[in-house]
Amino acid sequence: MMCRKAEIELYLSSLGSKSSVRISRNCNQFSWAPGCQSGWACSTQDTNSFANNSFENPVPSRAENCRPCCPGFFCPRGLTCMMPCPLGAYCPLGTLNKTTNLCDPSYCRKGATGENKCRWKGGCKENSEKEEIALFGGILIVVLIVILLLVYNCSDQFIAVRAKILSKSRKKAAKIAQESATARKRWKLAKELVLRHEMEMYESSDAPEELATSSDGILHADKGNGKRSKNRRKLNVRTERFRRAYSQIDKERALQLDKDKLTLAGIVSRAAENRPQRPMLEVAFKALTLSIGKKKLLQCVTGKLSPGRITAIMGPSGAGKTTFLNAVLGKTSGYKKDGLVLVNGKSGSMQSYKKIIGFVPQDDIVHGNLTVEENLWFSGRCRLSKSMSKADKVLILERVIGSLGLQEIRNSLVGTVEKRGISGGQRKRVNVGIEMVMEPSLLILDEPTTGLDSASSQQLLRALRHEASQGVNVCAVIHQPSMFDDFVLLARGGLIAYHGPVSEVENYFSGLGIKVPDRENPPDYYIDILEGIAKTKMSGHATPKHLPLLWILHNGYDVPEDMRKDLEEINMMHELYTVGSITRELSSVEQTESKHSVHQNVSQRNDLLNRKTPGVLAQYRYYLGR
Ligand SMILES: Nc1ncnc2c1ncn2[C@@H]1O[C@H](COP(=O)(O)OP(=O)(O)OP(=O)(O)O)[C@@H](O)[C@H]1O
Repeated sequence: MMCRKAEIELYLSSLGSKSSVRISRNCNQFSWAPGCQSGWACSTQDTNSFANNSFENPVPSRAENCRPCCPGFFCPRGLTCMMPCPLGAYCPLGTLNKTTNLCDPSYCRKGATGENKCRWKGGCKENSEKEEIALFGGILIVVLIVILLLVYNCSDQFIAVRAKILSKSRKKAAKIAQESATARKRWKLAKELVLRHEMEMYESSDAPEELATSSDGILHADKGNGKRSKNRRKLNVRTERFRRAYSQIDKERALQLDKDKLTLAGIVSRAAENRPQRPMLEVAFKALTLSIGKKKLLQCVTGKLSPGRITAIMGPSGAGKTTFLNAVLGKTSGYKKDGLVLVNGKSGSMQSYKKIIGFVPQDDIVHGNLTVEENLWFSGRCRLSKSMSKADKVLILERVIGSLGLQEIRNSLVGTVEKRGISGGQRKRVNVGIEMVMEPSLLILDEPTTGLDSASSQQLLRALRHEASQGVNVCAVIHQPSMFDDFVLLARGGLIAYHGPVSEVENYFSGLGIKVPDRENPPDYYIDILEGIAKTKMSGHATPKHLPLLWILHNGYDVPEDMRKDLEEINMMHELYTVGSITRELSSVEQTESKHSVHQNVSQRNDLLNRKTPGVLAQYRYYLGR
């Protein structure tokens, strides 16, 4: 029997209320009609007794002719008339279990439009809406754990196989690049000899052995060319990338050798031809003072760090070297800052140049569970421009590996505290490499050579020198100065005692009456003087504690308030010190604002910020996909 309007309204009103499950007068706990709720319908004895949808006018008792609800219809709980099933519901023909006198439900998940079978090993409890999948879930978890364990244990083998394939590609590429270089050399030699032969009209019988080799060389070169192009056709993309990188590095080396042999004019013309590609970054300071509370960490720092030069920062422990580097990096939040920092002659935040600034902190920044090459490759991929081709990135990586001497350990795991990897010195070089592969314009290093043996530190410094030759502005806190262009000597309290070319430092101090004894390393001696360890007699009434003030006077900078009384102490005239080329060099910070060669190279800040690096998600993908 179909539900009437009043019954439907009664049903609908009961849906929202908490007492939606009502005891049916027809199918209640006490007197079950031969059927069961939902899925069963009966007819009423007296159709006229039904009136309206209120409980005062009760729903008529339906206890006769009970039949299963037709398929596609349902009989709501509390009522035993039928309503059409809503769209998406599954309403099969109800079956009566004669023993229990209840309807046996078939298992239907919520929202299902058909009867579902229980999953394998799943449980379908009576009257339950949800399937029991605890056992199934448990088995699934065990299977997943086994798979993870297998992946974990086999990943080493997988990585080793991949490294083997890579190394094979590299060797093949190196061999081809080598063959190519040899063929080039032979061709050149042969050409020179043939020309010489023609000029001197040698008789063929007297032709020197060289010539024979030369014509041979041409043949070989031709043969080699044929073989190489045949080989090249077979190269896969990876090997081809390595081959390109190696032959480019080879050419650069040859160019460097030629350059070493060239005259000054030749060098200048070559330099003009090979203008560095990287944007240049000059950082200048004017009366920069950093303080925390009343404590001054840096005072009246004036000077500049120039592109293409290496600046060594030295000074006693606690003098403020790291603070100085932080100022260069623009990490000055939390400090009270006075004075100016100019980038390429313009005042602005250093943070906006961070994509082209490399920083090697004192502590390690390597991933211990990656190999040396993976560390460098990961850094390069994340920090070089997205638009740069993979082949160019490989070239940069190979250059850095070559210049830091990391070829031997490129496939070694860097290692962690638990799992030992490469040595401390090698780790340090990897740290530097990680910053070098992002092709920075300004490279800042905090004690990069600490803990390195002399050979390794020489190699590292050579790599830095090479970076500087590309126009990079290199600035490093260092304990053993060598191969540097500029020198910053900091005294306690973050005061500058000297900032200028290394070549002039001894002249400057000897002008103050400080003579470096034989067998003493000048910078170490100056630090000892600042520390009061070495005793020296200075000109006039000055003592080592006056060195920062003397530097200020020497350059004609404004003497800060708190140093005025020292001025009286030393009782010296300003003019005594305001001489020398360093003055011209360093007091011209303002000039950088108007004209400097850097401006010709890069005039717009936007040019420097053009580098679009991959986003965090892409970086994570690179990390996982190593
Ligand atoms: N955030 C800070 N809060 C308080 N004091 C600071 C802070 N940063 C630096 N200093 C202080 O400034 C001084 C210089 O510290 P900095 O680390 O720059 O010295 P350093 O020359 O690099 O020393 P070292 O050679 O030993 O590494 C120290 O006395 C240090 O305690």
